[in-house]
Amino acid sequence: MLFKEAARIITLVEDKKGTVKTLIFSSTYQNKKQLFAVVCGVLRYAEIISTILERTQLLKHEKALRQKPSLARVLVHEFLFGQDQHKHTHYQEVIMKNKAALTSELARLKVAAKVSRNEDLLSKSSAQIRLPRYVRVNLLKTTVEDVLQMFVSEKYEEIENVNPTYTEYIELVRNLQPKQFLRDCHLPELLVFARGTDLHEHKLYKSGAIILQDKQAFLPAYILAPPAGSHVIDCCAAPGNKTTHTAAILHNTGRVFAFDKDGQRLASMRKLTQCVGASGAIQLSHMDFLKVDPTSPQYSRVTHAIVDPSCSGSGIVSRLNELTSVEEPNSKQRLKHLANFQAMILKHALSFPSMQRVVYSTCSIHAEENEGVVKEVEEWCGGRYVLVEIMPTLPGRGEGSFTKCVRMSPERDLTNGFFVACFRRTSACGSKRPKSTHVVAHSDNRGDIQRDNSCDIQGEESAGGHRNVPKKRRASNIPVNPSATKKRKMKRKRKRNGKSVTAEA
Ligand SMILES: C[S@@+](CC[C@H](N)C(=O)[O-])C[C@H]1O[C@@H](n2cnc3c(N)ncnc32)[C@H](O)[C@@H]1O
Repeated sequence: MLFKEAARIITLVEDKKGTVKTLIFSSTYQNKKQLFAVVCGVLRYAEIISTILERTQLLKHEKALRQKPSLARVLVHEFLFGQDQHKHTHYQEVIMKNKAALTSELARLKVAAKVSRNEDLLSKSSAQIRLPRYVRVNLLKTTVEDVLQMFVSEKYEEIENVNPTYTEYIELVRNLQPKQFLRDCHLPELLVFARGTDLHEHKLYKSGAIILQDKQAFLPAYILAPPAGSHVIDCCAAPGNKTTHTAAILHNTGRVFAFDKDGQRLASMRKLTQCVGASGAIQLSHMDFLKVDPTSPQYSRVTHAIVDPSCSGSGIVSRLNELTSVEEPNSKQRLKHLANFQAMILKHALSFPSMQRVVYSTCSIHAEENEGVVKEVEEWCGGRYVLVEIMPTLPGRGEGSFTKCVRMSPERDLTNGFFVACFRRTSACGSKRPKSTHVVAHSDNRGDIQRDNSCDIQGEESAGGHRNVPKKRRASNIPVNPSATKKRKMKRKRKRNGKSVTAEA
């Protein structure tokens, strides 16, 4: 049943009928983790398995597999690279009959590639799937010290990491052995374990005390650094990694308004926020962020925003990404479409009357979705927001003149490919200051973040409307929020007619 189900899912994925995750999620096969491991394994080794099938002519010789190429690939993968679980299936005979041919073709491939391990046969990009295991300590539930103590009591060894340079730090991470870990050089609550460390069954993970996510996912909230008590929006929030991290930085003070237009993703986000103890400060809304009215009174204190919109995902280190995407490949047309959408979301976030600081991120490597969007939005801002130089000690900078932004890469930073930019409001904006004093969320003795929240204007106050909207936006034909514009027009018309209007979200 496992192999047949894995084969069915692989066929559907390759026919672009769904992604690995959604298909496994909707499968009736109970052990999803086991199914996921088999499907991903086959997709990872897809090219090598195809070569071996071609050379051994297995599909031609074996009648039982002739009409079942996906099943054949699953079986070959299981025999050569997996757990060899055929022993318990009726396919064992077919595999055993071809055992010699299969193993000798694999050996030939390794000799030709001058490698001794199966893994080294994988192309550079697919081998890089194996990033270190990043573990964020959830400060809403526990402390870093308690988590360290627990791991040490389980015979994990902490590697000393005292003020290393970035290159030294990366080397330490690269050389981590099983059961070793170190503290991340940026985020104080982030621990880094050797690649392949699986903590999904660990009680700290199950209780929500630790969160397993790649490092780049934690950068936006870390860079945003909202002071305690802030009101923050997360424009495209599900499945909620950045929202819950923001709530942890705020220590559940203030408010995080989280929007997502995908109901299913929002439902799993709801579970996550409860599991990690962050639901108190988070208000989830199932809606298109572009339809949120920035002038609604409930958002009048929103000073910070995370903008992490849908993107091409081209930075995610996995061949699975190409194989599992139901979208068309990253054509110029698609990138243009994505960039337009991303710019609209970012502009909309910048339109909130009291906004001070906005972090924009993508897991894309394409300049169109990164520097291209930032350039367009910076011009649109007309000086009312400027880019903040973030994490200056990181070597990966934005392309061209966008060196204030950060680019993370698997080779250099041992993370997925990622882009982050941070905008702050300038004195030209005439807005409110955040009410609470700025509390630095993380101490960073390397001076790695310029927490430049200094919007020095105190004077001009505006609760919204055009006074607060960048000039260029007025001239722009981009429909930043068509429904809000319509409402404002109606409001003005009704005022003229002497009727009162209540603002709504
Ligand atoms: C890259 S994911 C966000 C990941 C999330 N920030 C996290 O860290 O867990 C992009 C999300 O944007 C949502 N989305 C796309 N268009 C949207 C829109 N117009 N309004 C709100 N959410 C949107 C998608 O449903 C998807 O969940």
